[in-house]
Amino acid sequence: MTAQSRKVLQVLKGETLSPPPIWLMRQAGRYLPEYRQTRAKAGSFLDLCYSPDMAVEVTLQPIRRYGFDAAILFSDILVIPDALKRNVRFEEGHGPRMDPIDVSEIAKLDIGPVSAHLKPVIETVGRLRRELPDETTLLGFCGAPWTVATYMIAGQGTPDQAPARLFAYQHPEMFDRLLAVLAEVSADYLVEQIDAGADAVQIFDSWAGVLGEAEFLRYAVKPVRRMIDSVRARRPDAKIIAFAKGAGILLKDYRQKTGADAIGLDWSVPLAFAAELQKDGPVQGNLDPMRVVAGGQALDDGIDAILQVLGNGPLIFNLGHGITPQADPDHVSRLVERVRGARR
Ligand SMILES: Cc1c2[nH]c(c1CCC(=O)O)Cc1[nH]c(c(CCC(=O)O)c1C)Cc1[nH]c(c(CCC(=O)O)c1C)Cc1[nH]c(c(C)c1CCC(=O)O)C2
Repeated sequence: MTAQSRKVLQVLKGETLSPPPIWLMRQAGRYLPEYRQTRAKAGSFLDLCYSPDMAVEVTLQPIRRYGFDAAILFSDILVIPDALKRNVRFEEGHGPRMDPIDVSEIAKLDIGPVSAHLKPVIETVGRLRRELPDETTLLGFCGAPWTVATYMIAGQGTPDQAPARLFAYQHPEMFDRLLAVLAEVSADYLVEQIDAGADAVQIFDSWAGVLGEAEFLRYAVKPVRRMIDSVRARRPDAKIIAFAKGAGILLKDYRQKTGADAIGLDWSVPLAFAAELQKDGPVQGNLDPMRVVAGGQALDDGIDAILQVLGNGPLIFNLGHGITPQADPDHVSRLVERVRGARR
């Protein structure tokens, strides 16, 4: 048995599988009691990300419980600003915090120590590939430059990333420069993940949906294209999923413009439009995470609609965004069984 049998990878190469392979964004997380148990032992959230023993354990937990077709490295997109010395911390009940960057600091960002700082994460990737079942695809990931920059500018999460949007209008050249730095270190980081054993990688642009049309091209598409070109210049066979959450109709040419193999779709993407996008290449998504919280008919109906419209083309079944802490683990079992056709 070899990588041939890794279903998520097969779909990324353009194959249609029935039933489609399935994994869930944030599949390792607080909705699982075993995660909460490991998390309680870890100290800070970043300690968990940088401890290969614990990071391997929490990555494997959802694979053991549900047999998902892909495991996603347990880490966070904000390890990149942490490696750039932005003093990242995760405060209980507040989400992520870091020192907000001002325009004069951008030229001084030092990318020198980034790779050494992220060594433990790369070690986790290597150990995961050795410990996972052969048929499980291993996904690495990082944040897209725009999304990571929004947190670096505001120093925290905000409802609509107004601070980063304003910064981009006031200092467009310096903002381009920040995105270029992030694209460079993130592409290097993805290459290291691939070399350590990641079968494919996903680029999370979770805040793409707050950008206007021109800004989407300049701040979301262009830096992601640059990253993908940089990865492929070194690893021509790299398989890449790009997820621009909330981008709506701007997803129309997103796959071609970025060069990604597949695109992730959030739950607001209409299925008829998703089917159009799927004619061009594999898609991943797009069940509303709230359907998993609700369970029952709401869950079944959402699953069936996706399978009916997208099931005859290259599809990786997923949620439209991360699973939330209040999701019932039994609802996730129901979801996996239904997608696999064991529960009709
Ligand atoms: C924007 C973003 C972040 N992190 C991530 C994104 C992009 C995807 C998305 O939009 O959700 C990506 C991410 N974060 C995490 C993973 C792990 C892998 C997986 O998907 O299972 C992944 C892929 C773990 C995590 N990252 C975080 C947790 C929860 C913290 C904890 O367990 O204490 C987990 C499991 C913390 C985090 N990290 C981030 C925020 C805003 C928060 C706080 C919100 C929250 O608490 O859910 C930044």
